[in-house]
Amino acid sequence: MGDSFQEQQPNSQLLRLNTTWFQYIKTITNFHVYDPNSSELKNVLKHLQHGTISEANEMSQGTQIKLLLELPNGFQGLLKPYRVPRNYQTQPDHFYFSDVERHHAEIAAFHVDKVLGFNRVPPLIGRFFNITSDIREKATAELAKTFFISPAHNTCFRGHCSYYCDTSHAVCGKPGDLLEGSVQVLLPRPPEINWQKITHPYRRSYSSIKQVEWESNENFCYEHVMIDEDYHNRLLLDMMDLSAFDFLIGNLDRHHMMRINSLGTNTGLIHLDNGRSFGRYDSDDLSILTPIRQCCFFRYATFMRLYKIYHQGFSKLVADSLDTGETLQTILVEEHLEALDRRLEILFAHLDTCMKKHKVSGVMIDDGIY
Ligand SMILES: Nc1ncnc2c1ncn2[C@@H]1O[C@H](COP(=O)(O)OP(=O)(O)OP(=O)(O)O)[C@@H](O)[C@H]1O
Ligand SMILES: [Mn+2]
Repeated sequence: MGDSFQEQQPNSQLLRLNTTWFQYIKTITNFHVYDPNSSELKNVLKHLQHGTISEANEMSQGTQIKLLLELPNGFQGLLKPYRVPRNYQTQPDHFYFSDVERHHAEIAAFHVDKVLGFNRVPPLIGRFFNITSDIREKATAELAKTFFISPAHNTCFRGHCSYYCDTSHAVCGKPGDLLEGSVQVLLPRPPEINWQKITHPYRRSYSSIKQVEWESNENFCYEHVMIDEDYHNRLLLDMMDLSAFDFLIGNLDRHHMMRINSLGTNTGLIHLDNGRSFGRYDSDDLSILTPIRQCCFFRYATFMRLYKIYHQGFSKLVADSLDTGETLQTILVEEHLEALDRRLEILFAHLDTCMKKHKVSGVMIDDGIY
């Protein structure tokens, strides 16, 4: 058993203690954000999928539009709306930092993370809304002001944010009032609990002209990461897990790493914000594996799980997991599923190169964390 809110109850007066939501929160530990076999997970998913919305507000953090939904029994959900079709690929001339967020990528990333046995993406579902009765009629005054009817007679809203929040990028019912989106359970936030936001050492430049050091210095890990005491605990291996996860889902946008400090010093990363993954299926971005290639460390338990999943058929497990019986159109098109299998092989090849250089015992670390 790891550390959980059950024992700790940080700032417990602030948490909504007598709710179904808090029953779920108590299953979060320093190892995972849900217990995959628990009735509490089923309950969260049910609330996100079917819960009636009592209020819709804009989430103030972040660059693209997200809504904060008030749901029954203490639950809150984070809605990312449909923006592009399932087979849309990132425009070749667009940088990762102006790429659009995809709700289907959030849904797929939750399932990939779960199949991989990380259980570090907060529970998330896809559902249909009625943009008028579920959102407009429940909207706060600020959000309500941004609604309009498009020339095609669809109900739309614009919201306020720094990317894609103008009339030409509005979120519209298609057709009429029908809106699709992903909804993730909102975890407690400050002042209820403390989060730590760590700047990713392998963060990209977020500039069209600048390069960052890790892109040209192959000794970057030794010179900057390994000598940093903050990484002399589970964080280094968590970062390798994250690099593997991000490579498989094709996420170039991991600028920060987040963890819940209230769960103690041995707390794991939470795989938040995967909306820019699954941008391309016809190519694999090897630069996402740079932390693994340069540091040549990997968590043994993760490797063992990946190995097992490889033999069971990775993409098939993901497709089965995604097949939840809800009415949404298939989340990952065949090309994305094929990319998952192809990328898992590439990850193994990288680990193999590391092991040839540093021996198995120099790469695979058993830190007792699964
Ligand atoms: N499920 C969640 N529970 C609690 N807090 C969350 C959750 N999802 C997101 N947040 C908080 O909201 C912030 C913004 O969310 P997210 O990263 O998904 O949006 P974004 O528009 O991609 O933001 P950014 O531009 O910072 O990448 C996160 O950094 C985190 O602090
Ligand atoms: Mn983001």
